[in-house]
Amino acid sequence: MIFGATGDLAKRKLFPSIFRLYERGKLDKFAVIGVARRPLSNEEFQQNVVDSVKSALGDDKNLDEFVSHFYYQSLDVDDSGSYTDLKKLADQIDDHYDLEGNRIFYLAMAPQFFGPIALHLKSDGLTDVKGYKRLVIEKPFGHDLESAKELNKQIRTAFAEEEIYRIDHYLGKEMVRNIEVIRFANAIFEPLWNNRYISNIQITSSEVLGVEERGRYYESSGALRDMVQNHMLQMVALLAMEPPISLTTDEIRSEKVRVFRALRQIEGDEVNEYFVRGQYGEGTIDDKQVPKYRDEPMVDKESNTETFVAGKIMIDNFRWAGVPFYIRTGKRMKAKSTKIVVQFKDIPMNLYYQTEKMLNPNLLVIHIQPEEGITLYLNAKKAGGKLDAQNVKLSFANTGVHAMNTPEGYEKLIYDCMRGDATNFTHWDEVAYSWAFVDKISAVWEKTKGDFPNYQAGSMGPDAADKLLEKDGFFWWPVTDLDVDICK
Ligand SMILES: NC(=O)C1=CN([C@@H]2O[C@H](COP(=O)(O)OP(=O)(O)OC[C@H]3O[C@@H](n4cnc5c(N)ncnc54)[C@H](OP(=O)(O)O)[C@@H]3O)[C@@H](O)[C@H]2O)C=CC1
Ligand SMILES: O=C1O[C@H](COP(=O)(O)O)[C@@H](O)[C@H](O)[C@H]1O
Repeated sequence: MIFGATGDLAKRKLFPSIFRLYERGKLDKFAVIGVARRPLSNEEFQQNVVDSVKSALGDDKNLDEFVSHFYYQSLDVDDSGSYTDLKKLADQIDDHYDLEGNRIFYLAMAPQFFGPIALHLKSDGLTDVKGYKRLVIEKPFGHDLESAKELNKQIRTAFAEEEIYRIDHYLGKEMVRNIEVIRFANAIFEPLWNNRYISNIQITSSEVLGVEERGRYYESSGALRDMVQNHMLQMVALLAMEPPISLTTDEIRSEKVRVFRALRQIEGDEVNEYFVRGQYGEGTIDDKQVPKYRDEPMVDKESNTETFVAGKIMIDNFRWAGVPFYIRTGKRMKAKSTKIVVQFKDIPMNLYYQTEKMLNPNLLVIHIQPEEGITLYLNAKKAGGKLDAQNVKLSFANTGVHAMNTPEGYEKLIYDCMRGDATNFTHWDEVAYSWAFVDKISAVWEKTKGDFPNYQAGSMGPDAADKLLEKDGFFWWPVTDLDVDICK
């Protein structure tokens, strides 16, 4: 059951992902009940699904058989009567498709509805099934630690922790899942993956888009809650965690939680030393003039909401003591790109050409999107001539090899949920620790007015983000063209 089936997420991501699973033969016996407030017939709903699949996948196939599995039930979240109708429909469909009582409730709705829906599902008998019941929850999971605890309490009255699948769609991305494999399946990386050999790690997730139609939500969220609390910290955890004893959900989660426990807590005056916030002004992107954030729909003209965050995260444990993890994310930036750059320490001296200068450091770059792959930057001898060292790249492009098969993050996550694999969903402990970390930063930022706007749309963020690294002797590796020769 998809609650919020007439919404943007269902249309853009969920229906196309379900179709891809169907096409790949991953759905055998299945039915989908779309739930939302507006009245729709099954036929109208099925047409919406067809339109969404066609527009997302450009597929011209006949989708009649696929959409015949889709049903619609109009429901108002607070109206108990409509849950009774929903239960009746679900029970009939269960018999018709022989679904063995297995149910997934996907809440693609505004977060204030999560708690009430979960309570109704229990009190109105929808969770009384003879198979499994699972609850998939979209972000944001709360607004801060307190509200997240309250929400957790509500959903836990109807579902056990192992039945709750908190989506972080970055954990569905192919190359985010690959972090673990790159680290733990290669003898050349794991021995170097620590503070003796790594000087710093940079994670950038930049977007070209502004807030679009989501001004109301974004005003109460900002980049810190929208991206840092979840996606950015999850990537930090995957990069920093110890090798798990085995690849079970519990083992991986417990290693990630140990990273969250070791995060250096930044509070009070330290916040502006470790973190930088920004808000975009007007600018030009792709030759088009775009408005400043404060002129976006449903945004306060004096808004104090950050659309950009850069930060230095320290993990105070034996492996990572002294190694900064720099993160940055923002809207209306120069390029859409998510990249991780692992910068190794310089070798003790340069024996080759211009020996007074340092050689380029070795870098391992994990390209998460739009391109997918890894690049290792090494120094090697220039062909011919003297022993001059030059930068060489060893690249693997995932898209080149698997372009036709790389599934969307949502597709993988829905499939994981069907199989009962919660590894790539966030456990409550991870959510709680990351809110605790982020709350201390927002507490300071909410009290003081930012000097906004402080970066131009189409740039890479405010100057202060560059200074954050400069004061440690580093710089941000560019996201679009990494071939910077620092010897020059
Ligand atoms: N859109 C995106 O790209 C992303 C969204 N998310 C999260 O997914 C969730 C959904 O987002 P999105 O699809 O964009 O939201 P939309 O506003 O587009 O859709 C909201 C859905 O909720 C339904 N709804 C609203 N009020 C009620 C009510 N009282 N009773 C029953 N149904 C109701 C609407 O149905 P109707 O209009 O018929 O009432 C609609 O189907 C949010 O938690 C969001 O943060 C997360 C990541 C990305
Ligand atoms: O969760 C969110 O993520 C998107 C960015 O996701 P991506 O897969 O396109 O990198 C962001 O635009 C949105 O504000 C946020 O809610």
